[in-house]
Amino acid sequence: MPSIFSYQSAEVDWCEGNFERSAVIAEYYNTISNVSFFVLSPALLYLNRQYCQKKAVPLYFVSGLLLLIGVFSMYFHMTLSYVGQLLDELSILWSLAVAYSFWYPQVYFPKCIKTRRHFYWLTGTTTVISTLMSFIKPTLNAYALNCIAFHLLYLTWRELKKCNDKRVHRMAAVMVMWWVLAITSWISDRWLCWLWQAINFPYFHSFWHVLIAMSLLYCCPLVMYFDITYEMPSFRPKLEYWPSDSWPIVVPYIALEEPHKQC
Ligand SMILES: CCCCCCCC/C=C\CCCCCCCC(=O)N[C@@H](CO)[C@H](O)/C=C/CCCCCCCCCCCCC
Ligand SMILES: [Ca+2]
Ligand SMILES: [Zn+2]
Repeated sequence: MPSIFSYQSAEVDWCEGNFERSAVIAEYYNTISNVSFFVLSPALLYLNRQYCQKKAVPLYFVSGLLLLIGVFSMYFHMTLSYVGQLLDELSILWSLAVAYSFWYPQVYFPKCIKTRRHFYWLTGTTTVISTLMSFIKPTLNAYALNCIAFHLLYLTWRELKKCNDKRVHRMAAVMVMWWVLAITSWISDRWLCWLWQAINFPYFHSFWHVLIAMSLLYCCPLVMYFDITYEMPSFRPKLEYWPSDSWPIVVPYIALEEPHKQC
């Protein structure tokens, strides 16, 4: 019986051919494309340093967990092992749980939850139960995790209805565009592999890694923007672009201004 650590013991095998470019790395491009998470994490910390000075713990935690996702995803695609697959999926689950615990707006808490401390317990318990259930059929975990993006889309839509800052609407639109490209790549790699193999281009999962990191580069500042409007009423969040507004390729970040005006 193969060990849960052994090469190719995972339930899934992505479209890219195995051991084609290296004798030790099963899926070469799927492994190296995780470098996007090693860029994403310090970029979020550096660009949003004003927010980080006021609320260090959430951003340090989420950035650290995004790095961990990159490490585990690299290990998974390098080995295609069962342990690699579970580490990859569980690190995503726990990162989402931590991000929700810190940033989920209090106005959307279920009626029975009165404080953020109670909400920590709710997310904690749900995540522990989901962790245990994730061992039943690991292949389904990725589909379940992808569904969480629909909840994030719903929340974004609810928040945008209350916000008339055009720059915030534009940032949300760009985030959705990256996510649509990302999820299309993920689904194509899973469902249309025969087609990509026929044309000798089985690299859509590595595009997914880069594209989902791009959408998170927009998603995190958006979430911080709403967090400031709700939880730091003495500040006004201002959406800026690095290196400057006029450049063709820009990265959004949040700056803080006083005093606060209603969004
Ligand atoms: C109030 C809530 C704030 C939420 C903030 C968001 C914090 C994000 C935390 C983690 C998401 C990281 C996802 C990266 C996955 C990379 C690893 C990977 O590719 N794994 C695959 C196998 O190698 C696996 O099949 C993928 C599983 C699906 C993961 C789905 C994650 C949903 C992420 C939602 C992000 C949405 C951004 C835009 C929303 C419209
Ligand atoms: Ca493969
Ligand atoms: Zn992957």
